[in-house]
This record gives sequence, C-alpha cells and structure tokens, in this order.
Amino acid sequence: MEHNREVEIDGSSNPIQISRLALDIGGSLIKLVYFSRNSGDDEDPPKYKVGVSNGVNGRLHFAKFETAKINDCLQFISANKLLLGGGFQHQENCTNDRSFIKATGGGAYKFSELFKEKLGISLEKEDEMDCLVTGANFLLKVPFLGRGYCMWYSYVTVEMHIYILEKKEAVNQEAFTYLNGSKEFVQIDHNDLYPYLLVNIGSGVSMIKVDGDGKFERVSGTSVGGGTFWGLGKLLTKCQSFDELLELSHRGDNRAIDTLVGDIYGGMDYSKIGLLSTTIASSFGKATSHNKDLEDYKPEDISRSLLRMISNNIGQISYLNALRFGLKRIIFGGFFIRSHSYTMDTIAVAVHFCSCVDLHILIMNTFQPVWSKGEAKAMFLRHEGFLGALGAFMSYEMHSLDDLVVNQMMPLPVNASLGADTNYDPLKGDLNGTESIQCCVYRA
Ligand SMILES: Nc1ncnc2c1ncn2[C@@H]1O[C@H](COP(=O)(O)OP(=O)(O)O)[C@@H](O)[C@H]1O
Ligand SMILES: CC(C)(COP(=O)(O)O)[C@@H](O)C(=O)NCCC(=O)O
Repeated sequence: MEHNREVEIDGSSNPIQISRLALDIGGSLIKLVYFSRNSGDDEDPPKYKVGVSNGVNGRLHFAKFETAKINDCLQFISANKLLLGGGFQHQENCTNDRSFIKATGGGAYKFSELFKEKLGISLEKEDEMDCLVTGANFLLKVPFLGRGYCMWYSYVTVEMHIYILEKKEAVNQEAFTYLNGSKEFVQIDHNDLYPYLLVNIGSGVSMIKVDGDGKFERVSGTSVGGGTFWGLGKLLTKCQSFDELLELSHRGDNRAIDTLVGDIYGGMDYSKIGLLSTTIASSFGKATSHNKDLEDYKPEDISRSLLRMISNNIGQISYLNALRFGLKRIIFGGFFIRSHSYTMDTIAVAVHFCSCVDLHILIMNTFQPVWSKGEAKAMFLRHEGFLGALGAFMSYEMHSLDDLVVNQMMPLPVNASLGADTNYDPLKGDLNGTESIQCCVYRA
C-alpha cells in the first residue's frame, strides 16, 4: 500500500500530495521524476481525461542534480518530503515502515548504502536499458492534442525549490526533428512507432533497437559521449560548468582548429567522393601545427570543434546502426543534447546527409542501402534526459503504459513561441527538467 500524505513543497498554503518518486542515478547526473496529485482546488479539472474512472490526476515533475553533488539531491528529497509518499511499501510489509523507491542507472548500485544511511530508504533497482525503453515509449505515445488548449505547468528550479503554476496555451508534443535551425514537432502514429533506434547519449552512449513495449536489444554503444565532451572540454578550456562549455560553443568557430577538406585540397571540393571543401576532413587537425600551443586557440573554438566532433561521430554511428537493421527512425535522448541547437543540427546532419551521401557513394557498388539519401530521420525529445527516470517511475506496480495516462501535456516555457521556435536558446530557458506533465495514474 502506498503512503500519500499531504506535504507543502511550493511554499504556498496549497499542499501538494506527493506520491511516487523514482530516480535515475547516472554517471554524470541524477534525474528525479515524481508524481504529485492535484490538490483539487488549485486547478481546473483536466480537459482531456483518458481512461477509466478510478485514476488519480496530477503532475509528473522533473528535477536533476550532478551525481558528484549527490548530497544536494538527498537534501532536496528530504527538504521537500518527497519520501513521505515517495515510494511504496512491500505488500507483505505494510505494517512495517520498510519503504523503497525505484531507481535505475549505475548509481542505484553504487549509492544504495548512502540512501539507506542518509534517508533510511532502500533503492529497488530496475534495469537501465529497460527503463530507457519504457520511458521513451511512454513519451512517444503521449497523445497529441493540437494547439490552443489550456495547459498547466509547474516550473522547478533545483536551487530555489520553487514551483510556479501558470496557465498557458501550448503545443503539446514530445518528439521533433531539427534541421538547419528549424524545429518541427512530429506526431507519430502509435501503430507505426516500431521498430526504431533509441540512442541515449549520457556519459556514454547506448544504442537500442526497440521493437515494442519491453521488446528491445542493445545493439551498439560508444564510450565517446557526453562525459567525453564535458571531460575533454573542461581540461582544454578550463571552464567550470557544462553550461559554460555549451555557452562557449555558441561563440566559437570550429574552422580555426578543424582541418577542412578545402584546407587539404587547396580550397576545392573533392566532389568525386561527395566531399565539399567545407566538410571537416580531420577534427582538431589544425592543432598539429608546430608553432601553436593550447593557449593559442580560443576556448570558444575548442568547445565548438569538440561538440561538433562528438555529435557528428554519434550521428554517424547511429546512422550505421539504423542502416544495419533497416530502421528509419532514430530517436536521440540523454542529457548531452540539452535541446542545444548546434548539437541537434550536427547530429541530424550526420544522420540525414553526410553519412547518407558519403556512404551511399562508398558502398553503392557492394551493398544496396535500405533507403535512399536523407531518408533516415533523426528525432529529439523534449524530456530527453528523463527517459530512464520515467521508466523507473513506471515500474511501480504498473506493468503497462495503460496505467499511466497523459491527458494534458507539454506546455511551452513562458518565453517560447508556439510552433517552431527556431530562435529558442536553451541556455536562457532550460526546457529540461522544468516542465511537468499533467497526467493520470491508475492504481496510484
Ligand atoms: N549540468 C550538467 N552537468 C554535467 N553534465 C551535463 C549537465 N547537463 C548536461 N550534461 C551532459 O549530459 C551528460 C549526462 O547525461 P545523462 O543522460 O544524465 O547521462 P548519465 O545517466 O550518464 O548521467 C553529461 O556527460 C554531459 O555531457
Ligand atoms: C555503461 C552505460 C550503459 C552507463 O550509462 P550512462 O550512465 O552513461 O547513461 C553507458 O555509459 C554506455 O553504454 N557506455 C558505452 C559503452 C560501450 O558500448 O562502449
């Protein structure tokens, strides 16, 4: 039986009932997802209830912490009383106070004792790949309600612990394509969702072929991922935070440090094999120059080149794996992306064009590609970093997606426009971890 007690977490007189907290403790970041029941008097009844009568309406909230600062996370959980109703009690232990919370990611093993010691709670471990797939499937199946509906959202900042409720008109979609600075939401037909390739770019990268709910295979991975960008970037630029490194990349010019095809071919394209003069021939190639040291390069250029190199590499490996299994859709998740336009553009270009053009030409005579130029689609998710945590959340007694039904969702942030927000700067308005999803939980 679950404990649901009313707790005040928004500093207002409206108590919010927290029920269910789940964690994804990764190599770099800890992600939290928790459900708060609607307190009844603070909002309109949901406009679009889906499902049967005994569901509990409320919101899914998202928050994240650096894993290195796990004590802040423990404090957050404790200060906001997320454990009061945050977990479950084992049925057979209802009378005892032996509660647990669902957790996934390597940290669920690594920090198990710490949670026991500091919060007196057990972590019930859920498989990381399983959770990623469950979380992705859940987000991809969220119903599309179109424009112009009334939405609630709550804004969470970890530092200030504030929860602001506002009403907004919004487009409520999760998956989108991003190319040449243009973001387009995609409504995916549930009957045509599988198979797809899920590429989760966390500290490292996992590539999972998803064939259905609970049906998947991890087909590939690479250790050159988000941790590589942040780690190398920190060493090379001396910047102090991931956001600072991303911010640097905005202002950089990778041509200062990358060797382009034109640098090698005297300004010309190498058109015979489909390479433009502007294509990067060798990432960081110019750094081999004998008369230059690290200090001679601008941190902005280094950051941009690094981001480009890693995003491009991941895009290309993803494309090859999609090609390997004949998958048309590649869904990218993980907090490396951070809704960052340059990252998404680079990944998408690698998937849609560079790899396709190059590979098509290279393998044309020996192998028939499954699709023609540009047909593989890279897609991104608004809640990109929370797939694992959502999956862990959904493993609470709920064994199918039908138990958690979203009836209203996906508000835009205050400063974002409707539709394709091509000028949206994620560094100024962090979408990730700041949106809640209005939903309905059955068997809560
Ligand atoms: N605030 C941040 N601090 C550190 N890394 C961040 C931050 N925001 C985004 N990242 C990027 O996200 C990656 C972690 O993504 P995530 O999906 O949380 O993976 P993990 O489960 O391995 O922690 C980091 O390696 C880094 O590239
Ligand atoms: C080991 C991991 C599953 C851990 O997940 P993470 O914390 O990076 O999200 C991931 O880092 C990974 O898949 N690394 C790539 C290993 C490889 O295939 O080479």
